[in-house]
Amino acid sequence: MTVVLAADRLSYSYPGSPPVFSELSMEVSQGTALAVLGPNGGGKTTLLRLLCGGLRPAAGRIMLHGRPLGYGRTALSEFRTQVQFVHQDPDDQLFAATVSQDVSFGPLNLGLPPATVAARVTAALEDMEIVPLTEQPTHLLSFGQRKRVAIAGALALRPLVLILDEPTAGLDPAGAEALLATLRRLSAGGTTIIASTHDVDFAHRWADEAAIISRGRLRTGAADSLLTDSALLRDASLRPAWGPAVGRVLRAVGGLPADAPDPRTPEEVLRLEPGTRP
Ligand SMILES: Nc1ncnc2c1ncn2[C@@H]1O[C@H](COP(=O)(O)OP(=O)(O)OP(=O)(O)O)[C@@H](O)[C@H]1O
Repeated sequence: MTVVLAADRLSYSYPGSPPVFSELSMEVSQGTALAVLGPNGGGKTTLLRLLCGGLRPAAGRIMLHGRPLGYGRTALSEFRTQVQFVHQDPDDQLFAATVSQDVSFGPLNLGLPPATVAARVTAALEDMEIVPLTEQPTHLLSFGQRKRVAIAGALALRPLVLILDEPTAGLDPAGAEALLATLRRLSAGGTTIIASTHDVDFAHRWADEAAIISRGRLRTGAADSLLTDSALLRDASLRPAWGPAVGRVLRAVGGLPADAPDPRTPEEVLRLEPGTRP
C-alpha cells in the first residue's frame, strides 16, 4: 500500500511543559481508516495537529507522499489543501453566516471558478447529507448539524487526507451511526481518514488501523487486534470493544454459533434468538 502521510521521529512539547511525546513515528497508507485512541491528555489532539501542520514539531518531520512538510506560508497552505483538519468543536471552525458560504470558503480561496466551487459545495453537502441546510444560518444549527457542516467544509477541498478530532463527541447515537456510514462512504471513495476518539466500539466498527497513544508511547496496528487487546487498552484507560466481548460470551453460552460474526450494536443483540446470527 502507498504511504500517504507519515510522521518521522516527531517530538513535541508545549512551551514550559514536559514533552507530550518524543521520537514518535507512524505511517498511514492511502485509503486507510485510522482511529487514534488514548486517555485524556494522552496526546491525541497534539498528534493530529502535528499531522495536519497546525503545530510545528520540535524535532522530526511530517511527510506527505514522502515529501517533508515545510512550514513557510506557501508550503503550509498547499499542504492544507491536501490534508484537512476538522476541529472537535465546530465553533472553532465555522465562521460564515450561512452553510453554503462556509462550505464554499475553502474552494473560493483556492481561486477555483464559480461553477467548480458550486459543484464542490453541492457534493460536500450531499456527502454529509445536509443539502436541506444549504441556506441556513450556521448559528441556528444544532451541534450535530454544525459538526456536519464543518466536515463538509473540509470535504469541499477534496483532501487526500481528512483528519477529524473526536468526530463523534457530542453526537447522539443516531448521529454517530450516520457519521460512521458517511466515513465509510468517503473511505470507499479513496479518502484517507484519521479520527481520534474515546469510543472504542466506534473505532472497532469503523477503523482498519488503530493508533493508541498513552504516556508518550504509540502503538499502531490492525484495529481488530489492538482494540481487542485488554491489557493494552487498560494501560491506556480504554475499555475493550463491546462487540467482541459480547460475542465471546454469547458463543460460550451457546447464544451464537461458533463461526458467527460478533454483534455490532445492542440492537443486533436484542434481535438475537439462541443459535441465530447477528
Ligand atoms: N495549548 C496547550 N498548552 C500547554 N499544554 C497543552 C496544550 N494543549 C495540550 N496540552 C497538554 O498536552 C498534553 C496532551 O494534550 P492533548 O490535548 O493532545 O491530549 P488528548 O489525548 O487529545 O486529550 P483529551 O482526550 O482530553 O482530548 C496534555 O498534558 C495537555 O495538558
